[in-house]
Amino acid sequence: MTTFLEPSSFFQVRPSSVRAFSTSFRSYVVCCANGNPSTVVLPGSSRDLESHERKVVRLGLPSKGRMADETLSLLKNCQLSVRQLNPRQYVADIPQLSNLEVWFQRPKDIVHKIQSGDLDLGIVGFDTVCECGQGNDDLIVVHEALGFGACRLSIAIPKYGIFENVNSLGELAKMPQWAKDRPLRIETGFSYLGNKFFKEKGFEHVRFQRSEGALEAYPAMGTTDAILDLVSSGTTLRENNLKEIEDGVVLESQAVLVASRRSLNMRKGALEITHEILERLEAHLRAIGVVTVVANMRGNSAEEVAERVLSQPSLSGLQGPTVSPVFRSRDGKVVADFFAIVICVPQKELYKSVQQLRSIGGSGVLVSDLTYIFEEETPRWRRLLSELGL
Ligand SMILES: Nc1ncnc2c1ncn2[C@@H]1O[C@H](COP(=O)(O)OP(=O)(O)OP(=O)(O)O)[C@@H](O)[C@H]1O
Ligand SMILES: O=P(O)(O)OC[C@H]1O[C@H](OP(=O)(O)OP(=O)(O)O)[C@H](O)[C@@H]1O
Ligand SMILES: [Mg+2]
Repeated sequence: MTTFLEPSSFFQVRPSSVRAFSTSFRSYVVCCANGNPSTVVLPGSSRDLESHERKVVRLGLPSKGRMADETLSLLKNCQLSVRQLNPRQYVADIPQLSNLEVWFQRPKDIVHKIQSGDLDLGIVGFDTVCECGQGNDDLIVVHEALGFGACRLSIAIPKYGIFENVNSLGELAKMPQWAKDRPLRIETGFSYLGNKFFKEKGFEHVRFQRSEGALEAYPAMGTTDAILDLVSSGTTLRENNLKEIEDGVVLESQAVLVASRRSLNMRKGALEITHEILERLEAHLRAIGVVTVVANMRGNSAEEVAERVLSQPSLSGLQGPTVSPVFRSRDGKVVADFFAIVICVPQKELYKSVQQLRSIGGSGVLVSDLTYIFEEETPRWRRLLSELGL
């Protein structure tokens, strides 16, 4: 008999050798109250009797919320599409990466589960890593700029009433209203970071009140003086008659790839998988906004053409131009009096680059989008190895 049970509902557990339908689930033979043996299937976790033996590497991705879709599309753009048969299924895989499971979780839970050893890697906002990680040394940010989810954790106060002329943190601190028995009340879901910030700033009379969502409504309700929340466009603050203040940004955030130091050091395959994910992420992110420009140019030698190209400030490319001879047949002879040059330029500088190419004799200019730029070695990989002491 096979049953799914909450961990609290079984008594005596003896791991059986059977591995259930996924490497993430294990079956156990349990002795029930009536003395009969029964098989139960439990997700593998740090509470799992065999968690240290877990062979498969686990990546946590946001199950819902504003980051979920962008995380999946980033991975897809890195040719790491997540295969999820049904949106309500919380375990999935990435066919390109064998030995990896994807677990969909809420962002906060991803950080908690990396710390507890239930996950090895995750993609979440930097704000969540800092708030839920609380400086835990086991958490390592492997890639700190995944290019989406940009926001800031910022203090905001009402535009009206006693705050009308208050526009900076210094002015907020100097307000005569705050006292030991009447502290500045700040509503936030980020009380760890808030406490740390205000302590560092030497703010004395402050009290954090914990709430999760729609905090912008609280000052008008009169239950708080200020809020500390994420801001990106500023629309929510504006619509609720609130304003940010000078020096009031606690943290700048965007999506990051985070890992457990312990997993990278101990779990077989975790470091290799992290390397591959990192390389693909970097190659894709580096290529965003960069285009390849190919042009033909008359010249006597590759060196002479290269010199002409390098004389122009917007044409140096990633590592200088590639110059190759274009062979043509003329009067029965093979000649190379034309050269093809290939450079990569930022999209924003494209038109300037084309003008500069023309000014030195370039013609037939072709422009195409770049998909990936793989460097010899990713700088973040070096940094990670050194952080791990490898
Ligand atoms: N306004 C915003 N603009 C850009 N990114 C944001 C914004 N608000 C939040 N984020 C980023 O998205 C992440 C997830 O936010 P989201 O609101 O989806 O989940 P959550 O509020 O942390 O989780 P839950 O709703 O499950 O409690 C945040 O941690 C932050 O990094
Ligand atoms: O500056 P803006 O672009 O207006 O964005 C800011 C809002 O976005 C986030 O909330 P979210 O939409 O995630 O809702 P939530 O409170 O349910 O998490 C954040 O908590 C702010 O309320
Ligand atoms: Mg939110």
